[in-house]
Amino acid sequence: MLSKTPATIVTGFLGAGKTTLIRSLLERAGGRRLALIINEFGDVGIDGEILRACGNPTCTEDDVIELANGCLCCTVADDFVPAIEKLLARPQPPEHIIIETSGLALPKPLVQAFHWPAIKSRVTVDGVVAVVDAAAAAEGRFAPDPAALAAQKAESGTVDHETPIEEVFEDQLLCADLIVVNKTDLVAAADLARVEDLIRGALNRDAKLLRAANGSVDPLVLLGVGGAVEDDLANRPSHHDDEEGHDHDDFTSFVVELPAQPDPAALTRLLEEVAGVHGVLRLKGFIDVPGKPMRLLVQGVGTRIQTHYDRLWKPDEPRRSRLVVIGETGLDREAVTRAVGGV
Ligand SMILES: Nc1nc2c(ncn2[C@@H]2O[C@H](COP(=O)(O)OP(=O)(O)OP(=O)(O)O)[C@@H](O)[C@H]2O)c(=O)[nH]1
Repeated sequence: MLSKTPATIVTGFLGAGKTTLIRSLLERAGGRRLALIINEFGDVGIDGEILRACGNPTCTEDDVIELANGCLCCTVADDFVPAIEKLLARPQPPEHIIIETSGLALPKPLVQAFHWPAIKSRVTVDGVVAVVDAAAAAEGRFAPDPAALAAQKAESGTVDHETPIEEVFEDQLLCADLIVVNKTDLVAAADLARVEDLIRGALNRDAKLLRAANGSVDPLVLLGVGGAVEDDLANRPSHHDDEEGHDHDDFTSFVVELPAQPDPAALTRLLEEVAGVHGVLRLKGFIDVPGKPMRLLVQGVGTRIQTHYDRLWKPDEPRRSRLVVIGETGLDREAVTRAVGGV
């Protein structure tokens, strides 16, 4: 019998560092033939662009398949299974497949997809890796502080139900074999320990925790879990186990088209402010800075905005400035568009 091709699912909330981790992995793949399937929330395929721009010889155009704008687990038959089949049919099929889910995806239904007859006999899920933004977790973005919960209970006798963000975060942890506690450079040691306690408190079984900055994790550890996860779903509870499918009503995304930006520092300050005022969860896109031959990559996670020039504009490429904005449902599209100077 032919051995199955291993696949690793990389999950983690919006902006946790999944693409950064995969990029670091590609740089250290040691000649191993990897293929990537990337699924994003939002219309513009930014992650695929970032990975292609890394100029890594182990990562050619053909090695990256983008399944944009959709929930992978809901488009299994139409998108996901054909993507896997396409990879396996290549003259040089990949030795390992990496799947980056969107930051809002529930990983469990995706693992379930590996029971589809077309792929079950040929691919196995080696492991589910959950990336956690340690700084955001330390700020209490994914789980309320236990002390605050106790105070709430003492005062009102009840505790608020979990928010959609908390549910997604927990679902991702509960499905994981390996949890990468990322962005350790942004948190103090005591906060990091607190975040790890919070993660362990959410788990129902042993999962390995690894600390990382910029997603730098030993590829042998990341790709060598050896899990056959598709056969271990019973141990991975989800908030949505009792539901037929799931809805996508909790989060929203839209694209804002901007004029060219002569002053990136001013744009960064503006985006920080707008993200804070409107509760934007994630911002990403490319900006045209007049006079600069390179495009400016803008990355926002909460109110933390980072920019850098990632590659030259191609001669035939329109120099457009576009940002994908993601937030909870109710995020005021018009107000955000106006506030950032969108057209
Ligand atoms: N300081 C710091 N920044 C990081 C680290 N890892 C990632 N980032 C930054 O965090 C931002 C988001 O990183 P991504 O790798 O795009 O996150 P992601 O999980 O792929 O995001 P989505 O796909 O949108 O959910 C980028 O600006 C990264 O440069 C880290 O360890 N430390």
